[in-house]
Amino acid sequence: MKLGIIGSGMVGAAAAFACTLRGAASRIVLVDIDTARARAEAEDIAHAAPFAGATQIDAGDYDDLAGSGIVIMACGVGQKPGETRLELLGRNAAVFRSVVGEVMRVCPDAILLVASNPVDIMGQIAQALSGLPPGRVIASGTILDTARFRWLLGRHLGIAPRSVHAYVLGEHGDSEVLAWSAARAGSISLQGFAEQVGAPLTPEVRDRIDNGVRRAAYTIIEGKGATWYGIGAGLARIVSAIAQDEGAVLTVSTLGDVMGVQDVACSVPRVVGAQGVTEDLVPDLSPAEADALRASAEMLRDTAAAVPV
Ligand SMILES: NC(=O)C1=CN([C@@H]2O[C@H](COP(=O)(O)OP(=O)(O)OC[C@H]3O[C@@H](n4cnc5c(N)ncnc54)[C@H](O)[C@@H]3O)[C@@H](O)[C@H]2O)C=CC1
Ligand SMILES: CC(=O)C(=O)O
Repeated sequence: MKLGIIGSGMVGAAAAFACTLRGAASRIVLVDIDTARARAEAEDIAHAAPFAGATQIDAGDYDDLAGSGIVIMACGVGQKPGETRLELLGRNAAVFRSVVGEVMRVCPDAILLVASNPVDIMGQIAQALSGLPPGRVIASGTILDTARFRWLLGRHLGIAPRSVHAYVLGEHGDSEVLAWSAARAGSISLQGFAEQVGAPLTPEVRDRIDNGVRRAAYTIIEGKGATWYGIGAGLARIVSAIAQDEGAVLTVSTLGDVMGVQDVACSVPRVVGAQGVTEDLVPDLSPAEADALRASAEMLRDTAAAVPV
């Protein structure tokens, strides 16, 4: 499958690198307004390809995207230290207004995979600009937050993050909701397993993990200016799910109804395959988690409604 990536900064390049190592795409084309950057990233990543597989990677312009099955949108600006994702909205919406039409002109049948922040609303804007069905415009949503949650839980419990079944829901941002009540270690309740291994989930432990997930981007941006490895791997995971028609359950964001809030883009676990998103699987939540998810969805709906497309 051919993959286009718009924006070959840290996130676009990390996604290309992760897809190359994973063998998620046979061909990758990097497009950036900074053509020298796109060329340099493509060449650097191409030098990794012989160690991994047969991915062909090039820089190009919009016409070179023809035939792409998926186009990742990683263009625009990122947060400065202390800045929220929502503060990027005006600047990145302007970038999408100049880019999405160009992508659709060349590959009208591609699935759009949005990474630029604030990612939920940017996904909604991409859907409106492209006119694609909602399930074919997928924002990475809380796929990264879910990975952070599983990693921290796995460390606390002494088990592999992949054996922790836990989800972060709602906004990829400050209002996100850690679904503690639906979390499982293997097939048993998280709380039960935590007690079994003598690592109880006390209020202090929960607060530490909540903070570690919710504040991760702020902490990393403070230290190195941006985050890219986690989201690069997450985007490659979504590309694989689509390219191989996996029907994988991933927390991604797409336009739909969540907790009675209509036409909102935010994350719940969803089935992802060759047609994009086909089903939602909203877990059973405690009343407090359900209220927090509804509030997150309402905030995103209201913020998105104020942005002209
Ligand atoms: N969804 C997620 O979980 C995450 C999202 N992000 C977001 O991803 C976005 C990209 O972040 P970085 O790669 O770190 O930023 P970056 O500044 O390194 O790269 C952005 C690239 O977009 C390009 N660009 C800007 N306007 C363009 C246009 N009109 N056409 C084509 N290319 C254009 C720039 O030249 C630059 O190379 C940001 O909005 C950031 O907040 C970052 C980390 C995680
Ligand atoms: C920057 C960002 O959105 C993240 O690392 O979560």
